[in-house]
Amino acid sequence: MSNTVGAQSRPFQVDLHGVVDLLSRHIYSGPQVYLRELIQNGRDAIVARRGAEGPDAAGRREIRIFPAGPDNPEFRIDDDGVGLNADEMTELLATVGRSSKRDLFDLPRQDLLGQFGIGLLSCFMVADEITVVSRKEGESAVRWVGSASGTFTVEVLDAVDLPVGTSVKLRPRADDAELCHRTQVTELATRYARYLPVPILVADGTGGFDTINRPPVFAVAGEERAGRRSELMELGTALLGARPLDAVELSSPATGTRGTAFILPFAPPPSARAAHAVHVGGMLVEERCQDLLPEWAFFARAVVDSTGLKPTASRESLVADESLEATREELGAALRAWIMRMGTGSPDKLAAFVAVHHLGLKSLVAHDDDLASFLTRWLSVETTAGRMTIEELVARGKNIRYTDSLEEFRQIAAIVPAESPVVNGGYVYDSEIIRRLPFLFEGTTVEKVELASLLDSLAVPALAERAAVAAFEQRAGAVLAGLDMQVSVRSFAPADVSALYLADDSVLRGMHRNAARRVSNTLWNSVLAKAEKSMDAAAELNSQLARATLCANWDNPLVRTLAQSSDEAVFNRTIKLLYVQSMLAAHLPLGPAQRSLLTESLGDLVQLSLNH
Ligand SMILES: Nc1ncnc2c1ncn2[C@@H]1O[C@H](COP(=O)(O)OP(=O)(O)OP(=O)(O)O)[C@@H](O)[C@H]1O
Repeated sequence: MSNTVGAQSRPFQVDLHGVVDLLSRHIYSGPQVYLRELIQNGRDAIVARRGAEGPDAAGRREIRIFPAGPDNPEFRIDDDGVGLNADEMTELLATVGRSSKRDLFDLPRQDLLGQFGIGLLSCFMVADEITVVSRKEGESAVRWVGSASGTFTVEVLDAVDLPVGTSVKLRPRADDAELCHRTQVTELATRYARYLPVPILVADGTGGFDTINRPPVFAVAGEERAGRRSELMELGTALLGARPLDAVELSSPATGTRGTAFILPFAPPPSARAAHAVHVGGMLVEERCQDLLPEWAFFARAVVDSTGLKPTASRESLVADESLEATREELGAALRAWIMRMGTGSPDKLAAFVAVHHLGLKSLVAHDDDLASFLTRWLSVETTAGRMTIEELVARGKNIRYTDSLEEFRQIAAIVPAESPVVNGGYVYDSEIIRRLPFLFEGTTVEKVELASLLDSLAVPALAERAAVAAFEQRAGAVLAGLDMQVSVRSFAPADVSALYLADDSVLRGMHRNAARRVSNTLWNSVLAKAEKSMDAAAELNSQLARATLCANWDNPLVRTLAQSSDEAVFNRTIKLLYVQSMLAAHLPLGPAQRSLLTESLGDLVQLSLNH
């Protein structure tokens, strides 16, 4: 569609009511932004004046705010900026979308915050009339009065002697009056503009002023930063509600972004979303920005100030453009470098970091090759030789053995030699991470420990003992037959382990289902029965260990003594006790049958010893 009619081009007609409605409903988050827009205009005008006057100009350039109050219906904001003349007022303040800060002030675009030419209109969200009085160096003062109805007047005030600068006055509507009162004005100015490099004073109502500016300590760099560490940590503590583990310097020279990432001293809940504070030119743009750091940096909250990131027209979020992407990458690189530095220079600090965030870090490493390559070595896993980092584990031996489940790990934990530990892969993400080790550490292989093959690999007692062993297996098997256990005898270290309880996953699932059945209702029981049927069929096919096995240790003195015992009563009770003891060692839950077995066997043994 063409917008030219005949040879003559005609201007668009703008309905101010419609524009203000659009601003308030769809662009700005609420009427409170009027103050941010006014402060920003004052700041741009001061920057422009400083630019024109040069760095040596005398005189303080500041923004003074006079809030409305119960006895004072008028809100006013003054700035010592460059000011406007009558022509500029007519053109700039009355034309929606006309922002000629660059042409007018002759400054590079990134030095100015305003750019869309709509900011002043936000004042119509709190007042029906805006009065701007301004004077430019060497020119007469001018008054512009704009009304929400869409009309405006400009008047030259020849006789009035005003300092250079601009003064904007509003009479807030009753509904929005609070937003222009001192408490809210101070709160909003602090939130939006405390880090602005221009003094902002709020009149306290008694002739004095409160200054709301704070030094942007989070953006301090180099040596000065080290000297202000305690201030920085204080800021982080206020932000997180707890003292950060560390404060990491962030910098992206390409977009003039500087700041700090505070490392969370607690694991954020899985539902929590990143919330980074972004300032542009000292002015708050976003308090809960999610795109500033890479998604993986869930453990950090950043506060930055930038000259090159671009706010959207609402000034409440950032444009998702290439600058933001490049910044995100650079800031991510700073966090990676921090992790590396901690790893080599402050292992204790890194250990504390990994301890707090281990689950989140593991979830990252399990799915992200890039992160895995630099983070994995610092993570720790549980092994049969105690908890250790992946780096320590790989240093111990190139063949990493692991179990897929916690139950399997507990069953074998007692007999694994310390020099070749087995990793417990039963915790979330651990077996995934272990399986990736060959891709991350050259020459590393991984091997899943299968219970059935473990049993096969345990030494069979010497040939000369076979008859005694077979007799033991048969007698003990008969004792435990009713418990669906089979008995095997092997020789293994350490000798003080009398017996191992070995069951594969299908057996364990069966045990858990039985436990569930005892406490559940009939409907659920029939579901379990069906599930059991199909699972058992599969287990039958797959498993070498169809039943759980009590693996007695022929090197254990108690087992040897027992094998020689002809007292069936003692043999019977002791085998039952070994069975319960092996279950306890494997951290398996005892059912009512095992509990009564334990009590009865102990009681009987005591009785037998008394009778002798
Ligand atoms: N305090 C002031 N001193 C000098 N000039 C001003 C002042 N306030 C506004 N202006 C002029 O009026 C123009 C329009 O201001 P307005 O706030 O509507 O938009 P902007 O600041 O340019 O852009 P944005 O919509 O992004 O805030 C500005 O471009 C500026 O030239």
